[in-house]
Amino acid sequence: MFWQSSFGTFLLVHTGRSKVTFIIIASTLGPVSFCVFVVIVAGCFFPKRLRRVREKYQAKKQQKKVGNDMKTVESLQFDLGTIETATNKFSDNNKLGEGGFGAVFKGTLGNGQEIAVKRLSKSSTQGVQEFQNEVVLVAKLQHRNLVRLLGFCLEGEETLLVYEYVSNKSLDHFLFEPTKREQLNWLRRCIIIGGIARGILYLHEDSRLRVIHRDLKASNILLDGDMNPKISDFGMAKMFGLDGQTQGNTKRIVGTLGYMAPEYAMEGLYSIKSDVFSFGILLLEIITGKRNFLGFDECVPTLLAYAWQLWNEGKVLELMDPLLLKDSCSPNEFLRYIHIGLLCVQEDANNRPTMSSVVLMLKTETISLSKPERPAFFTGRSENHHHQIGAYTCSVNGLTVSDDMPR
Ligand SMILES: Nc1ncnc2c1ncn2[C@@H]1O[C@H](COP(=O)(O)OP(=O)(O)OP(=O)(O)O)[C@@H](O)[C@H]1O
Repeated sequence: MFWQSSFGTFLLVHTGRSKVTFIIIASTLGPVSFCVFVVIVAGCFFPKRLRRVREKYQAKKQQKKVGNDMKTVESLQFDLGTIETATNKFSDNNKLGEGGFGAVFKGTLGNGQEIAVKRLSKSSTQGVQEFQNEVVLVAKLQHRNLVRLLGFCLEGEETLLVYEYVSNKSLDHFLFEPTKREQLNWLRRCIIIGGIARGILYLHEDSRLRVIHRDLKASNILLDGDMNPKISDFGMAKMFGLDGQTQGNTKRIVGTLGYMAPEYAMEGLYSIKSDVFSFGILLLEIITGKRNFLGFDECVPTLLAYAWQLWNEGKVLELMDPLLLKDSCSPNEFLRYIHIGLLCVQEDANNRPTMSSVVLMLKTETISLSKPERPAFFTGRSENHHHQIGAYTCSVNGLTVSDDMPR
């Protein structure tokens, strides 16, 4: 206890041996310098006691943190009745679509709020694990370019995730349908690309956790009422916040052919640079309006291979989406975007830029870009659209692939 008087600062220390035994230390120092002095002296004379006090303080802090996290999970819990009412008992009319983990339903809560409920399929043996990843991760992640997780429900047979409803469907609905693609002028496409890049940057570097998405693709980019992009589907993302690990090797490949970095598809190696690869493919698809995998011939089996060929021939402008020709897209801007895309898909992951560099490159036209090295090609296309990649069999119709998950 401190007592400051006109004679200086006094510290009364209870020694702990008796209720009435105090040491009185007086000082003419100011209170702050005096505290520093006392801590140093205490550290020299009572090191064990000081360590115990520090340990107690740290344990209390940790307990509080765990408590808060539990509270977050509890407060995210929805009861099944509420969800059933909101979705008309998961009626077909409310069904928005079906992904690898199960169907997604539109719902409206009692207060009028619109939601999207992902109903994890009952046959999905891995569902609970993915579910837990998603709840813990997404609940903590909040960014304007990420689909927000509002809650979850675990009741009986049901495992449900409740998301904010994003009204304009996914990017692939617009991008790969010529009539709808018309709505995406050059400026809108730049806004979408920039938003996706910032969303990934947040996952990689700016959030409390460090998250690698691992399944970035056009169908996992949802568009809100103003056509702003929101990245969805973090079920496959790993949480790295606790152990600081930022890359790994997994036997469990979760990703989509055409978007997967080769080191991930072939060896199960993933890192933030595998997300950068997928972003590069997405960027190329957005500005050309073409899918990476489908619609190319045997000589140039992918959009990526085609882009690289045209880049080297100095004819890459041929790749511009014809719908952009009558738009305000300048050839130089288009070339710059292709250039950034090619930097992201380089074969050697170390050569690929980080997402913070990508964001900078996208918004600063004056930054000079390095020469892209050869991209990673994946060309094992066959008639039935099935590929053998290392130990994993994958399908190539835009579906997600995995060696042990129902997809
Ligand atoms: N938050 C949401 N708001 C509105 N629609 C959504 C939302 N989440 C998903 N959807 C819709 O539900 C459909 C299925 O989504 P889901 O994420 O389960 O699968 P996917 O992304 O198409 O495939 P995959 O599971 O292979 O990634 C999507 O086409 C999307 O249009």
